[in-house]
Amino acid sequence: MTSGNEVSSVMSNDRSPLFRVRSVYKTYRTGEVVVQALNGVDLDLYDREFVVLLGASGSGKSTLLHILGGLDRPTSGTIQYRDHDLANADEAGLTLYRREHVGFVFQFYNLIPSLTALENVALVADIAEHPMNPLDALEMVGLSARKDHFPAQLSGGEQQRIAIARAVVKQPDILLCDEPTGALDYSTGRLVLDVLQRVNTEQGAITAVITHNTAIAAMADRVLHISSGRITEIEQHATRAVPSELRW
Ligand SMILES: Nc1ncnc2c1ncn2[C@@H]1O[C@H](COP(=O)(O)OP(=O)(O)OP(=O)(O)O)[C@@H](O)[C@H]1O
Repeated sequence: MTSGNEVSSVMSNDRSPLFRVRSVYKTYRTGEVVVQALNGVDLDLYDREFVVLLGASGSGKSTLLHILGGLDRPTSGTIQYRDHDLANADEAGLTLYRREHVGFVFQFYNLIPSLTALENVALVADIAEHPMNPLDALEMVGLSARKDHFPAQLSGGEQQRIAIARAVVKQPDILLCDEPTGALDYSTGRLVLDVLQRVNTEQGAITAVITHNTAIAAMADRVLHISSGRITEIEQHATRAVPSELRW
């Protein structure tokens, strides 16, 4: 584990990172009020990694996730995904990047209520470059039998698993999850984590999960502790826990 000034989120090893984030700052200005949401972030992310982001409310976790996912741009600094310059891309470039490479899972599932589970997933497959079969994506989250159900006919955990199927059907290179179990009870949360872990292992997407639940950190290859817009500590795990081992 490293901490304080020694922190290195840029690992020295022989693998080349897929993401290189350097000196990233993000400032929000609303009228007279200025908020420094990110305050100098350096980070490398590697193929197939599972990372968990921990930090107090307002520490900058979602801002960092949004910037990695091309939902927002930094105020200064650089962010490179393979040969994509995400800090300087225009809206069309970011849209294309998101469509081709990024899967998002949020705390609230954002499914389209008038579409069935299968239709919600197929909608994304239709515009993806190398999609899976939508039914296979539902199978992956254990819900192919519920393909014709509408979101209102599914439990919260089932809706979240549909949202995960929707995120992974395009076979993203990075899967970004903001409090994916925040609205779920213990056993349903563990089911959802199980799906995320399987997707990470089977599809190989870099998986980044924001949570307030410190127990989930045991699933990660690396845990990034964020405080006041900076990465202040990194834990590196030699082995990853499986969700059935987690207790909270
Ligand atoms: N669009 C915005 N306009 C102005 N301020 C913002 C905006 N988005 C975020 N902020 C501010 O930036 C800071 C970091 O917010 P962020 O959402 O990244 O934190 P977080 O660590 O994800 O918090 P939480 O755990 O509560 O979701 C906060 O002070 C927040 O109020």
